[in-house]
Amino acid sequence: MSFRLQPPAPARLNRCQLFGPGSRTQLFEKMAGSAADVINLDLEDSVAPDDKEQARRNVIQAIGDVDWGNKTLSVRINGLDTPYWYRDVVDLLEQASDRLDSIMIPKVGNASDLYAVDALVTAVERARGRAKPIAFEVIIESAAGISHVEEIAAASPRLQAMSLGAADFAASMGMATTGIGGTQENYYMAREGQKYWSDPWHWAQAAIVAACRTHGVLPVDGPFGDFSDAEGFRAQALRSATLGMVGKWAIHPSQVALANEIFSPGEKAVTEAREILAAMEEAQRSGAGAAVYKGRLVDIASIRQAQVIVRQAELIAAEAAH
Ligand SMILES: CC(C)(COP(=O)(O)OP(=O)(O)OC[C@H]1O[C@@H](n2cnc3c(N)ncnc32)[C@H](O)[C@@H]1OP(=O)(O)O)[C@@H](O)C(=O)NCCC(=O)NCCSC(=O)C[C@H](O)C(=O)O
Ligand SMILES: [Mg+2]
Repeated sequence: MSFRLQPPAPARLNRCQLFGPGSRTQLFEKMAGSAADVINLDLEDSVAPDDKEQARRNVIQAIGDVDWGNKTLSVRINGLDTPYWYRDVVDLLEQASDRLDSIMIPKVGNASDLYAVDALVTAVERARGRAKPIAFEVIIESAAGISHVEEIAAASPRLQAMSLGAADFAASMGMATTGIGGTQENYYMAREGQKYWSDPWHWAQAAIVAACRTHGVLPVDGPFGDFSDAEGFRAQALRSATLGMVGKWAIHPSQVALANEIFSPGEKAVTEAREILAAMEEAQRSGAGAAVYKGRLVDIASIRQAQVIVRQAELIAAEAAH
């Protein structure tokens, strides 16, 4: 471990972020009634240019009017390369109720993007005496974003979560696909007449996880476009969870239960993690730094691994008891 300790990420559930366009007001109550941990009301790419202003008004009203329970409530603003974003920020902070938890900044390319939004948010919060500071989440979805991922993760104390946006990322990178996440037909190794599919999102996800973990930010997997392909969603989400991501977006309600299931450790994993902690406690009592658990080595690093699973299980239990 470096002299500088790894800061913890925010202790809240982020297994599923359910998106809905700010222009489709009839979805808002359904989103609020869903089992997603985070709701993202969208002002960006799911809203047509002619609907931007009405969508902004809809979202501001719904933040106060709809009962969002104890979900994290976030609004995705428009990108900094558009004429809409500053008005999104100012109107949300001046007019929406304090129920708003977070704003999501799309297509961030470097730390200065967050600096700019932070400066504007801070000025409005001070002017209005807003009691609850707004958190940020960002989407890494461009070549610039992934190239500067570490400085972005460090850019603002408001930053709580970072997602990979597979669609814009693929476009910005010039990837030969129109698929949003998941297996890509042409990304394979060949050996003895067999194809072995590989994961083109892996390196970007790993870079995001490393940057997030360095700076105490939650790493999240973004959208999986084919919402009729539950098996594909499951495989993608399992890979993301294995890499250290804490959750995944849902762009359709059918994806919420899948995400919640995959990013909640199963009973067997939690039992094993608790048994490893108990085995290590026993070992340490007798002065040993390692032990054998079910025929395999566990040591002090295993305590940290087991704690990741137990902490997530405890967050879920606390949420269920709420
Ligand atoms: C994808 C959709 C356009 C599909 O909508 P629809 O045709 O209405 O779906 P269904 O008929 O299958 O809906 C079944 C019922 O579920 C309700 N519904 C639909 N969508 C939602 C939702 N998002 N939240 C809650 N409830 C929802 C319907 O009303 C039906 O209800 P009922 O009639 O009572 O049975 C639509 O799902 C949609 O708009 N999804 C969100 C799209 C979005 O927000 N996209 C932006 C995020 S992805 C992105 O931006 C890419 C990223 O940035 C990147 O670069 O990678
Ligand atoms: Mg995008």
